[in-house]
Amino acid sequence: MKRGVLIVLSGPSGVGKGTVRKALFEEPDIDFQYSISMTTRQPRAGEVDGEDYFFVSREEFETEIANGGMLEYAEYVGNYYGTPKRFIDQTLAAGRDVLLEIEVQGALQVKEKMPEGAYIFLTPPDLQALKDRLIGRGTEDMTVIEKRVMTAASEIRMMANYDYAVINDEVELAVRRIKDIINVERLRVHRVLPEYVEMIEELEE
Ligand SMILES: Nc1nc2c(ncn2[C@@H]2O[C@H](COP(=O)(O)OP(=O)(O)O)[C@@H](O)[C@H]2O)c(=O)[nH]1
Ligand SMILES: Nc1ncnc2c1ncn2[C@@H]1O[C@H](COP(=O)(O)OP(=O)(O)O)[C@@H](O)[C@H]1O
Repeated sequence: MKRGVLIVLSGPSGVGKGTVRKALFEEPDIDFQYSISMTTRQPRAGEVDGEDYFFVSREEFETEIANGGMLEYAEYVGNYYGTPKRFIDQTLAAGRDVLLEIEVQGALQVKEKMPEGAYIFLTPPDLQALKDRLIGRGTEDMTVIEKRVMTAASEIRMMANYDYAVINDEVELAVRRIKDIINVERLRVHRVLPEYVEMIEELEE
């Protein structure tokens, strides 16, 4: 049975991960799943529980961690963010590809456990553009924005641990680059060969 491809989209807060991921899933030919994260942060205006995030309390999140229910998690600017494990395991085992949109600490935890995934780092054209976007989004006050820009600078150094770097200059261009990466990743020999080995073994039985 073909195993799905784990696709991790990461990068500094404010670079446009959410925007690019939403645009990606609006494409007509998308045939992979999105991993909904769990967080303790409060929902923003327009965010829907069970769609944008599973919004939970710190106690609930820590219980999930204690029960081994998280594939990865991180504390980011005072809140927990994490990937529920069960959905990922079930989706990949069913041969479906799944995309995670997570920050860099979590992405590196996943890479430790699942190095066969495709790790994509979304990067801004430059740091000023990142700051402008965070200000433009208007979801944080300047103190938090300054914190996030400082975090972003150190996060950009982590690009070295990823397989691909996609510049988010224009959302449409970033979407096209990510789709190209996913199509190429599906052709990697280590993903295709096992199916043929299975066929040959069945023939030899
Ligand atoms: N490690 C980890 N990070 C996550 C997860 N979900 C979201 N994040 C990241 O947490 C950071 C903050 O997310 P959010 O509060 O939605 O702010 P925004 O990404 O700046 O809009 C972003 O970098 C997200 O990519 C997750 O499941 N695990
Ligand atoms: N290519 C882009 N050019 C200009 N602004 C962008 C671009 N991509 C995203 N943005 C804006 O930048 C802000 C941060 O985007 P968002 O998707 O919330 O980032 P992230 O999820 O990485 O924190 C939003 O206001 C969004 O509209």
